[in-house]
Parts: sequence; structure tokens; C-alpha cells
Amino acid sequence: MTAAISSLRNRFLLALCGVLCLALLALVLIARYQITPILLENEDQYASAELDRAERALASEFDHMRRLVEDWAWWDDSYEFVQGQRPEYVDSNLYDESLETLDLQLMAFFTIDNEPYWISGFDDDGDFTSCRGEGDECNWANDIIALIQGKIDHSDEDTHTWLMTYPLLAMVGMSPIYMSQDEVPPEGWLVMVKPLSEAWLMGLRETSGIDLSLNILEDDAASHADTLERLSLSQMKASRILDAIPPSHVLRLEALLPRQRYQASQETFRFALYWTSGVLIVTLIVVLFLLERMVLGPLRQFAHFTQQLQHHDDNRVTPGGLLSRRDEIGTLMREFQHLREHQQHQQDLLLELSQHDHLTGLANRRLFDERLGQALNEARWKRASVATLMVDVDHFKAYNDHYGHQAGDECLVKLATCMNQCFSAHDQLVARTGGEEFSILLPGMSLYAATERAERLRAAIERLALPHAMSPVAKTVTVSIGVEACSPGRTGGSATPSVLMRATDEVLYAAKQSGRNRVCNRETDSQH
Ligand SMILES: Nc1nc2c(ncn2[C@@H]2O[C@H](COP(=O)(O)OP(=O)(O)OP(=O)(O)O)[C@@H](O)[C@H]2O)c(=O)[nH]1
Repeated sequence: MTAAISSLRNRFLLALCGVLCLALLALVLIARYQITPILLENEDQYASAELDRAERALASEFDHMRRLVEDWAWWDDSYEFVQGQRPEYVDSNLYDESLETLDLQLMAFFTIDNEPYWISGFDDDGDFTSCRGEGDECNWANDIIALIQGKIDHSDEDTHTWLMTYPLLAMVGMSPIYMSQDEVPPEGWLVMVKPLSEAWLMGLRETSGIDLSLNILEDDAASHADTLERLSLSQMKASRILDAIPPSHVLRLEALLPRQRYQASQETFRFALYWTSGVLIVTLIVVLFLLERMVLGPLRQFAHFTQQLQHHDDNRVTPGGLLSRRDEIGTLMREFQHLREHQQHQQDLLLELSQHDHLTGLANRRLFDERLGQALNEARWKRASVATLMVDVDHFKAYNDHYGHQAGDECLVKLATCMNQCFSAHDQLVARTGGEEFSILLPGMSLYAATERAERLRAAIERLALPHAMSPVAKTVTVSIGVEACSPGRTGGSATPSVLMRATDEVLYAAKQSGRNRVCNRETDSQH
């Protein structure tokens, strides 16, 4: 789990997914708190405009009613009728078909004193009645008449229209009755009551193009503000209270409206959201792909390379593709390469220092022992012999004491050079294994051959003729050499470095004991 999270790729993936989620969340929040309120406000305005339109359609019905009632009220026959002069007016005008044609429920004439003069209309059972004043036959209309009388009481001498909710839902038109030509005071009032039937409402719906309905609420405390109820995602209901009598019954105009704009806007927003999400996801994939190609892949290759180095595969070549890059990874790789080369150089130097003598540059004891061990192993396997020489400078203490330590050093260097020249084959090794003591490894060489080569070395040193005034052996610097060799036949292939060197040291000791400036091996040693 930790490894999964610590992976750079997974962390990038997580970070980019986080960014994607934040972006989507931001979009949703913008939609919720910025766009949706605007859409809802637009919807409120649209609903209000539609209610205005419905009211205008209703107003044209009022106009129609006004013209109708004024037509009849300003007719001379009507004027004379309310004066009581035209008894035939009833039969010729106020009959059932006449009212049906005009689509009226009731037509009532009032005297100027606000008393009912004549009432014609259909009762609750649809039976037609026409009677004078408030005759018993017209009792069914008493409530309507009382309401109209109340209106007449409070009105000026002008045409009025209004809506009535009780005892029936109707549109009422009321006009003073005038003579058409003469300027005379009104003689009474003509009132027409048109029921707002379902058929009328259908007509209103057709002319307005709005799904309208009129509902009566027995709640005079209802709010007069427009209300909007969102019924579903596709439909809403806008309501407005209309002025109507009596006040105890409230008339509410309701319009069922489609929510096309809201739906279209939502659809558009959803479309934008999907596209944005899509673009973000594609961006994320592209970013991840580029990241993988440009950064993570090379980094993984680099990490793999360093792991191989760690597992001691030091010879591995730094991937050329990474080295040749011109970006930061290329710089990193080149710096790493420089560091590696520097480290390699330091390592070589350390190895050199740890395996060589700083004065003479010859191998030291550590390298000599290592190479001797290898040579013995190889000889065992090849069934070959290995010879070793130990070279000691005679009376070197006296040399030092006489010529000084510095001159002693120089003498040692010259001797080392001479030994190197004498044993320069690639498998031969000259080492400084003590202060003024040297050891020489001669793989594949017999005791005899090694003794002969040792002798040549001794002579070569003698020929150097390095002055040694204090030496009791000679006037020049001389050396004593012990020679030993192990051969498969003699040692059975079981010789070890320490055994061989101890044996060599013993014959060197013998050479010293027998007078110095000589070469000794076990055979010459046994002769002494
Ligand atoms: N100048 C110099 N002298 C060294 C160095 N290493 C060892 N010596 C000297 O070599 C001398 C060795 O002395 P000894 O061990 O007594 O041997 P020796 O005088 O050569 O006598 P024999 O070996 O018995 O012939 C000492 O005086 C050391 O100080 C070195 O690196 N430089």
C-alpha cells in the first residue's frame, strides 16, 4: 500500500484525479449556485409573463362583455322597457334562445333606485324563467341579485365588468341604461351574467395558447402574490389571484406551463459538463502519457540502472538514450556519469594505494599475498610449479646510518627498478614486503630456474655498484636472496602461501648466515 502511494506515477495519478474531481465539483457548484438560480429566475419571469398574457386574453373577454352589455343598455327599447313603456320587449328579446345565443346565464334590469325591474335567466336546473322584479319565480337568482345590487350601490354611472365566484363562476357586465341619441340621465341598470363554463375556458385556452384553469378557493386570506409551483422537471403551475366578488371566495387563475427553457438550459449545461469532463479526462490521460514518456519512464530506467550498479554489475554502460537527452534528466544522467567516473577513479586510486608501496611503486605485501594465493591455486589446477624469492639488502642499517635515510630511500628505489627490470614478464610480480626486504613471485618457474634468475638479479644489483662504504661484505650495495619453489610433485599441490613464504624466509636467513651477497635455496641450504 505504502509502495503504491510512494510511486511517483500513482501520486501523479492521484493528484490529477484530485484536480479532475475538484474541477467537476467546481462545475457542479457553479451550476448549483450560479446557473440554476438564474434559470429559476428566468422561469419565474416567464411564468409571470404567461400569466400576464392569460390576463390579457381574459381582458379581451371583458371587452367583449362590455360591448355586449353596452349594446343592449344603450338601446332605446331597453330604456323605454325599464320606463315600463314596452311590454312586448320581454317576449321579443328576453326569451331562452336569446340568452342562449348570447351565452348568458342571467340578464337583469334594475331601476335607477337599484331595485330589480326584470330578471330573465336559467336557474340551477337549467330551466328558463323570466319575471318582474323579485317575483317568487326568480327566487333562485336572489343571491346573484343581492351581489349585483351591492356593486351598483358602489359604482359610478359607467360600464363595469367583473368576475363572480359565488353562487356561480361567471363574468358579469353592468351598464347604465341610456337613450342612444338624447342626453338624458340613465333610467336604470342592465346586468348580464355570463357563466364561465368549461367550453368557455376551452375557448380561452385556444385563443391564449395557455393551459389555463380558474379555481375558487374559500380562503380570503390567500396571498395575492404570484406563485409558481414546479410540478416536475417538465411542468410547472403558475397561479395568480384575480379580483372577483364576493371577497369570501378567492378566484385563482392557474396556468400549467412547460419547463422547456429550464430543460433546454439544463440539457445545455449537462452537455457542457460532459464535454468539460471528457476534455479533462482526455487531458489527464495525455498528461499521464507524456509524464510517463518524458519523466517517469526515463526515471525508472535510471533507477533500474542504479540498482544493477548496486548489485556489483559495475561494468554496465550508462544508457546512451538517457545521456543524450537535452533536458533535466539528461543533465542528471551526465552529472551522474561524471560522478561515477570520478568515483571509479578514486576507487582505482584507493586500490592502487592499498596494493602498492608508495616509495618504490612496487606491489605491497597485501597484493603479493593475494597474487601468490591465486598463483598457487592456478598451479594446483595446472599442475605447475610456483617459485618465490625473498631479497634482503645487506647491512642496510649501516647504509642508512652512513648516508642518511633519504639516500637509503633512493637506494631502495634504484634496487626496486632493477628488480622490476629483471622480472618484467606479465605474470611475475616484484613486491616490497618489508623495510628493505623484497619478495618476487615467479609462477610456472622451477626452483632451479628461479635460482638461476635470482643469481642474475644479485649480479645485476652488484653491477649497479651503489656505494656502500660501511658494508663489511663489499664496497657496494649487495643483496641476499632466498629461493623456494613448490611443484606438484614435491608438495602434492598442497602448498599454502604462508608455508611457501616461511620456507623462502628460511633460505634467505641461510643466505644471510652464510655470508650475505648470495643466493640460497633449499638445496644449497642443505649443503651448508
Ligand atoms: N631509508 C630507509 N630505511 C629503511 C626503510 N625501511 C627500513 N629501513 C631501514 O632498514 C634497516 C634494516 O636494518 P636491519 O633489520 O637491522 O637489517 P640490516 O641492517 O640490513 O642487516 P642485515 O639485514 O642483517 O644485513 C633499518 O635501519 C631501517 O631503518 C625505508 O623505507 N627507508
